[in-house]
Amino acid sequence: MAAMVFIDFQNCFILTLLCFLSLLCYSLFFRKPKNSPGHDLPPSPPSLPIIGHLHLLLSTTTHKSLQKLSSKYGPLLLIRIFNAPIILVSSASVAYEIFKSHDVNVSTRALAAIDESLVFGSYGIINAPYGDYWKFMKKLIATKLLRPQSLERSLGIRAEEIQRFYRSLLEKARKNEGVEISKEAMKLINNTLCRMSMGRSFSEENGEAEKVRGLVGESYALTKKMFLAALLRRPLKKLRIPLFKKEIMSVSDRLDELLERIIVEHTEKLDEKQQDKDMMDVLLAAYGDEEAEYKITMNQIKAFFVELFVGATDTSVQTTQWTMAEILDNPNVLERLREEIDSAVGSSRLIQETDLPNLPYLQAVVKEGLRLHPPGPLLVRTFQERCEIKGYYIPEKTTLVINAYAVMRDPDSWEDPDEFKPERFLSPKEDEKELAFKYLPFGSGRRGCPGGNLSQIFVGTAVGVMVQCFEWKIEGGKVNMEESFEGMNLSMVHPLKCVPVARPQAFSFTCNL
Ligand code: HEM
Repeated sequence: MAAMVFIDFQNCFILTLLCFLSLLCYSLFFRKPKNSPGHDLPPSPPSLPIIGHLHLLLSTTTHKSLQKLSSKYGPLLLIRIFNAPIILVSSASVAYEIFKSHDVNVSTRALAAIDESLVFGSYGIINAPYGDYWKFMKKLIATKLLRPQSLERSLGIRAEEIQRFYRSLLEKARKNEGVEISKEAMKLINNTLCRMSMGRSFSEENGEAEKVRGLVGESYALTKKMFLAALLRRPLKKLRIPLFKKEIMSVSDRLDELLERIIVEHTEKLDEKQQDKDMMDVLLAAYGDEEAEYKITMNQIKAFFVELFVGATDTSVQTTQWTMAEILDNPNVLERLREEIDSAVGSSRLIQETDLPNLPYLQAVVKEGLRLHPPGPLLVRTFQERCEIKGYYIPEKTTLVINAYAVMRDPDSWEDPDEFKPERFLSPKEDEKELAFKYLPFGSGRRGCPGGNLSQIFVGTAVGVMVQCFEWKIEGGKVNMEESFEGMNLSMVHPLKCVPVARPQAFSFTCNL
């Protein structure tokens, strides 16, 4: 009898525990956000039971799935991943209202997936809340890397690297060998950015460069997992489950090891360098300075460089690849571009970045490449406080996703939105003010990309050299524009591979170098 009572008690206890756990899981993951009177949430399109709209996020073309959803249900929607709500914006007019009236409120991105990760964790600038650390870093990036005087100082580095890029392509042309445009552009841009920010590039000889490129690739592959882990972090925290922690930390630890070596190298030489300090020198000096305006930590320094390798390089690489793909797919654009370069630069020297202001069509071609193929098609932020947008109530701490891809292909804002027409940026109709909120490849507001000018230089000169010096035989005969958004940036499913054929004047440039 005593045994039966005990069993009943045990069953009862297990049943209660199961009920409690089910309730907890329901409230954490499955319960839909409720409207309260006078607080109408934006409309929510039909979703799948339990997972909500997770299937759209996991698609290889999330930006297009979300674009399709918004063209059917509207430009301001509430979607959800399990129980985590997301406000999805897909038109210029809603984006305009957000950046004009709520910019500070959305000036924080999201929670990091794993705080201690150097890849998009809590130490870096990408996920830094809008506060002192972010302001300190933003000022430093602007003054040491991106303002006109700093760009003037690093002009020599970029000139050397673009010449190296040209020589490498010429070598391939001589051997009649094919090149993968993104790989050549990656070497060019990664070396240039590393030399500009930390005084040296990664060595090709001892495999260091390859290792960095591999780690950067691994980081991209983790992007969607990181987004999901960040989105579900709050509910999962209660269950003490950090999603994908092992995978994320494995990449972070290997990047840490690599940076540790570079930091030791820099620290040893710090006292010798009186002038020409790069960003690494300035950050290390701030680290050692008790009186520094902001007391930076070693992990913040490392995370900054990781985000620079991962975030700033591939965006420019993908833009170079997409822009070249569009040029080769549109022979009339290629012809007009070549005419402009030949007439402004001549046939006796290689194009330089100082030529760019005299090449308006080339600038328009790069802008149009970015409009059709923004490397970061989805801009992610968080509403810190509750607010009202277009008459709808947005609760605090809700994730905001602006589909920049959809905004830049919105037929209400763009004529022939899916066509590659660089001329649209030459028209006086497209004045800067009007463009500000419908042209979003660099995001917008306080947290918009500060690297727009530098990336125009990278892409403009790389594309300029490829058009000025070579004809291109496309492998497979035709460009395949299929898109993939599996990693961090919008890339080509079939990377652009071509054989360069040197134009007659290209050979004479070697004598000038
Ligand atoms: C074609 C090249 C590039 C594209 C398309 C691009 C795009 C973007 C986008 C979409 C964002 C998020 C903006 C937002 O949330 O509103 C961003 C942020 C950022 N980008 Fe870029 N980027 C490029 C190149 C660069 C370069 C070359 C640098 C630096 C040298 C850079 C540094 C940054 C930084 C530091 C942030 C974070 C800003 C913050 O949180 O305040 N980017 N970029």
